[in-house]
Amino acid sequence: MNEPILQLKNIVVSAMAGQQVQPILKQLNLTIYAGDFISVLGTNGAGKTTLFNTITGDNQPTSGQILLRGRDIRRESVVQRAQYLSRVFQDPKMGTAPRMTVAENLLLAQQRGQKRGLKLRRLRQNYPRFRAMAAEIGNGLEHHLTTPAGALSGGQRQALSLLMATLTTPELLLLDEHTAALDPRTSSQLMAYTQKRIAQQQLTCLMITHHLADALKYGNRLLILDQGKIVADFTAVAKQQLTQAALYQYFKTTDR
Ligand SMILES: Nc1ncnc2c1ncn2[C@@H]1O[C@H](COP(=O)(O)OP(=O)(O)OP(=O)(O)O)[C@@H](O)[C@H]1O
Repeated sequence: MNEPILQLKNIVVSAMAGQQVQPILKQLNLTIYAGDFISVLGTNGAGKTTLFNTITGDNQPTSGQILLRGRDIRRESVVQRAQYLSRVFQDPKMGTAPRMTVAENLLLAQQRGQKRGLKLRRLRQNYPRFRAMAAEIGNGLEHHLTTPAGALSGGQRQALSLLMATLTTPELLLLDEHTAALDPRTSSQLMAYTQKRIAQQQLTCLMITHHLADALKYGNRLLILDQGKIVADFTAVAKQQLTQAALYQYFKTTDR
């Protein structure tokens, strides 16, 4: 069997709701294996973002264990975990420095964990490589290496965020509805590139999405989160039998 990359064991996360402590993740257990590409579906408020925040260290569990390749990382800070975890957010404004050019953003991402500094010579040396990588996306990003990231289209900016998140191979890539703000065509294009990049870099990935079709089409596993618990974990084989109508039932039955 594949090596477990991340294990969440009996994770409980709580938050204050008025005067009361409310559990958000309830004794959640999840093992993610090397090479898994897992879609995460769930109703609004099911706990998907809280799950990601718990992995990145933005949320502290009240109990449970978080093991990365068997090492307990619960005491590691958000900054420490950012050395080996990458996250792409829904909002194209997050994840890239708007005043820096595309090439400068890429160079910074490439130097993750190393001494920083944007030397012009190093930037120029990397242009051909950055241009070739950007050209693989298929949305014209390769023509904008000297454009400030803030001036890119939403689709180009999300693609840049994804490229930056995967330049140095992370232990785990967290995609947090990374196509949700894009039009249908741009969203499909980015999903196709996402799959290609994951295969190319042999990444392990957890992807939150509300697109049932994407959850069915991409990845080897599909999780459904409901009220702080994983209520379904479909393997690649089980996924092949699934339909959008069958998945939709999970949303119907959990309407509150
Ligand atoms: N810091 C907090 N304080 C209080 N309640 C919180 C906090 N963070 C999350 N919650 C609550 O926990 C529940 C789960 O929130 P979460 O954002 O994880 O859901 P989600 O599945 O990501 O939803 P969506 O699909 O809408 O993004 C919600 O009821 C939310 O209001």
